[in-house]
Amino acid sequence: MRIDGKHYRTIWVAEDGWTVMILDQTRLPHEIEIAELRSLGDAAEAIEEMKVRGAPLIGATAAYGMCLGLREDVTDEGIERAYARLIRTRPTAINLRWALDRMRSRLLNQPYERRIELAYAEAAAICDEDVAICKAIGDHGLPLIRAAAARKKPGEPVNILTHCNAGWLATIDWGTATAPIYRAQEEGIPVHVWVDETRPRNQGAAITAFELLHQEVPHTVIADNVGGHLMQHGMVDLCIVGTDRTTRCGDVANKIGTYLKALAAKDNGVPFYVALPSTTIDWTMCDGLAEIPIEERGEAEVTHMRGRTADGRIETICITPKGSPAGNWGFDVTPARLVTALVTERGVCPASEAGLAGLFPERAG
Ligand SMILES: CSC[C@H]1O[C@H](OP(=O)(O)O)[C@H](O)[C@@H]1O
Repeated sequence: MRIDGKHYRTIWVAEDGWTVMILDQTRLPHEIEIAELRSLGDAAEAIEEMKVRGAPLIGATAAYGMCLGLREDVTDEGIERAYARLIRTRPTAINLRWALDRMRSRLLNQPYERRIELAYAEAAAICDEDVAICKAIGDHGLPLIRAAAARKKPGEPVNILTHCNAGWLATIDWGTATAPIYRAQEEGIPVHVWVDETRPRNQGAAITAFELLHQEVPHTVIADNVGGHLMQHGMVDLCIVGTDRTTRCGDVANKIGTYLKALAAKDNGVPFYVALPSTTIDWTMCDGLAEIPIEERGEAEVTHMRGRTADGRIETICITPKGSPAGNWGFDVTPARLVTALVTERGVCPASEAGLAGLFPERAG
């Protein structure tokens, strides 16, 4: 997508054919910083520190991390070492394991002298496929927004609530939850997005708002606790969020707070959609609440906030009393019963085992 008129993907290989370039998302929205990843450690730390985040982008970064790891050790042991380092970066997004499994199976049994070239080609393929998948999610989600628009007065925008960032900065391009929004914009359907700030890392306030501003999509940043009130007052026509791992039965792990929005949506009859690529479906799991690992991150993400002062300095400040402990669960699980439908690259389906099996019969059973 575009920043100041220049098209960016979120991750790419430099002209040297080795260095992996990323937009450092910890610097957004006040600084646009491109960071270089030149080692397995750089890639792993970029995921752990959330310089890159979002399930598909985590997977793509891990794929390129495998490339960088091979430059250090092209043997089978090198592949396993890279796999072991990268798989432990973040536990919830299933794309991480999916991408590493794909890279490992592509590379083992290949001659050493071809492995680096093959690895970069496979990582690039993962990225190119993600762009096409997210565009398709947009195409399949578009009719949902168009139907909501048909229920509005002419010219009135469709009010869409989203949580966290499931935009192009969570993927390679287009995004998942934002793809239908960008497609509606392209079709001239008036939209307005309620952007949950999404404490504690503020992916909504810092990243989704940044994206929508640069894509010229009308939006309003709101505190996380506002969404239910808006839904009670008919100010939300639909919710659309992303996911880090959805089970084959339609249970959805997503950024902490998603479950609460789904409850409010259910209570107010607001459609609640989850946009996801099939790479984010964990076909080995059914009961998300019991089985999906929920990442717990450091207290400082809750007790401190980073921002820009009035005179332009970037500062981090403490917002809690010194000595007050903080809990920081990164995700929650929305049961399938609260999800109106899943929007995938193959179409829209109920959040159920039968629904997903209908779209992905090759994965069923
Ligand atoms: C399209 S995946 C987006 C998904 O990832 C985010 O989590 P994080 O920013 O911690 O990587 C959030 O759950 C988004 O919905």
